[in-house]
Amino acid sequence: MARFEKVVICGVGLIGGSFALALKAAGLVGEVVGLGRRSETLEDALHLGIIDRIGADWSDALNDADMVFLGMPVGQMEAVLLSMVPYLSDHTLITDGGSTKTDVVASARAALGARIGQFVPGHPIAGAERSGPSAAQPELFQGRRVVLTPLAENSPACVDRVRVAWEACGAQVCNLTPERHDRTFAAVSHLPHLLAYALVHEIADRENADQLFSFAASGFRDFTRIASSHPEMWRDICLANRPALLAELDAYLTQLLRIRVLLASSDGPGLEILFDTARKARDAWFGGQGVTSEE
Ligand SMILES: NC(=O)c1ccc[n+]([C@@H]2O[C@H](COP(=O)([O-])OP(=O)(O)OC[C@H]3O[C@@H](n4cnc5c(N)ncnc54)[C@H](O)[C@@H]3O)[C@@H](O)[C@H]2O)c1
Ligand SMILES: O=C(O)C(=O)C[C@]1(C(=O)O)C=C[C@@H](O)C=C1
Repeated sequence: MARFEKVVICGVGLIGGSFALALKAAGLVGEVVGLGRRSETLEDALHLGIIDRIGADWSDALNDADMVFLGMPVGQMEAVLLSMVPYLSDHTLITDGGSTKTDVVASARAALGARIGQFVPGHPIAGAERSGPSAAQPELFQGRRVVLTPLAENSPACVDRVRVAWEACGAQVCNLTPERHDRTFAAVSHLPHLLAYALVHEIADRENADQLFSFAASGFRDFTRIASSHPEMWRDICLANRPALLAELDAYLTQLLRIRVLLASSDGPGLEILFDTARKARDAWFGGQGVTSEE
């Protein structure tokens, strides 16, 4: 397997840090250079052994770099790409881990111009509600999917190189178009985050919030875990995927109204059918993840 002698991670948090650690564990990388917004974060990443050194600037970091991984919130990507492009050489591959793809591809086209073929967009479907380098783990991507949304301008060799890197991290790679990607994740990732934030916010706003939280147990914990996720990251994702997310929100509101009608009319059989259908679908999905559900 061809090694990456020098990888630059710009945005060394949960995802960028885990990618670096996984590549290191696979023995696929020589030197990992970190760049970022805050020097304290980069110092942490250095002390945790995620990066081998902190890049002085783009010129230093990109010198002889084989690959650059963008691990910052999607709203930052265009500015970051614009700042790196003057120092980019022909052989350096760029990829990212952003949770939305249509906007990231548009940002990359605007910033990279004729160099767009060097950018292979990606998204690991693995993560956590924790952020920063201290949350990074080498096994985060083991057995998880990574979606690539290759561009017409990408050479098959570039796409293959990014696929190989993710496979070395233990991931299974598949391809989607950016539009299909964004519609899919609006439904199964972005909407759930919006709902978790909404529920916690609604409870927290009440006068007796402390008392309510004191009784909240595992059901509340499981439903709301992802409301502890990074607010800036989720602001950017929601705004970037606004049309698809609004459509999912409308579908969910329709479902809630349907449940409201069943409840208001004390329609026990109707509620039970709906719950049973949902439980079967959830169990089938969960079982397919290689985890057995509880009765
Ligand atoms: N958290 C998840 O579960 C998850 C999963 C898959 C993909 N993603 C995506 O991965 C990316 C990173 O998410 P994360 O969870 O690792 O976040 P994180 O907060 O752990 O890390 C982001 C890092 O980017 C840095 N950063 C922010 N702005 C920057 C800039 N302008 N230039 C350089 N560095 C900058 C931050 O300082 C931080 O170190 C996001 O695009 C997110 O959508 C997140
Ligand atoms: O496990 C979590 O905390 C996540 O939210 C991970 C999760 C998701 O499954 O929705 C979040 C955002 C991503 O872009 C990919 C994965």
